[in-house]
Amino acid sequence: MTSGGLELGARDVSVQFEGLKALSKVALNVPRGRITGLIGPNGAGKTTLINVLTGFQPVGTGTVDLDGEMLNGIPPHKLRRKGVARTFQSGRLFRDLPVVDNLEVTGVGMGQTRREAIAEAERVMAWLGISHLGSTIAGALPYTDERRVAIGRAIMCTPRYLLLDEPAAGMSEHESHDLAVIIRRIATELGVGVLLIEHNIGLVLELCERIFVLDSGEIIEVGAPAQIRNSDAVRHAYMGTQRDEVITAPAAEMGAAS
Ligand SMILES: Nc1ncnc2c1ncn2[C@@H]1O[C@H](COP(=O)(O)OP(=O)(O)OP(=O)(O)O)[C@@H](O)[C@H]1O
Repeated sequence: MTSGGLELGARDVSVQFEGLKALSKVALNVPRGRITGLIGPNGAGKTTLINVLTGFQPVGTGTVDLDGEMLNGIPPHKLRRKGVARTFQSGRLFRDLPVVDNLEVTGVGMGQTRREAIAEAERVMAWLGISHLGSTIAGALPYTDERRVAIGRAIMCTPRYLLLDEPAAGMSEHESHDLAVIIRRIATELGVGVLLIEHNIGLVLELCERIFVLDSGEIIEVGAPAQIRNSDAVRHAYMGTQRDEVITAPAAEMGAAS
């Protein structure tokens, strides 16, 4: 439950799409400076919940709170200015622009002058170790670099909260490890509250202090990694889905195959 403290939270949030209950009385909170996980099988409602928390999807019933302030009905760009940033499953970069301009545009959109935004973009790129990509046209970036730039854009002007929608999708184990280091630094060095949505359950178990599990629009489990790893309800939710390469791997990692 949300406590009105320094956290981003959903309280009793329900969303319906033409009769389909995508979210049903969902409660979730993301504390500042910590990494919280959100997992669940395909179609569980994870992206819908991120969309609700970032203003891209109107709340049906229930409330969304940011550090004690109710956010319902606030559009995405205003939420971004209030410190709620996100990445998308698709990078959504300006593909014809160099990387540095992609970051600069965000800074200007947040109210910085061009000069301030360029300086901030350079600072963020250096912090992430991607300064060498600054003049590369975004559309020419390899997939994993594109993901890093998307994170760079999201941490322009240091948000209070960052919601990452499947940031490790398509990454190798080595690349996922590098990503894990960055996500941890965002929480510990910048004090950002991170919500990590991932099908790579190993990454979520490694990084997150607390994990929420969604299934068919309902939170079926909340707990520390050890609790999630040993949860019959979670195992059942994953085993009940169709076999595919993403779901079977985490089920095995959770001990289902052992
Ligand atoms: N705009 C929409 N209109 C109608 N139905 C939608 C819409 N967006 C999502 N849904 C449905 O809502 C349910 C939840 O979808 P959502 O994308 O939030 O799940 P998810 O957990 O993010 O899935 P995945 O892991 O596959 O990305 C699904 O049944 C989906 O088909």
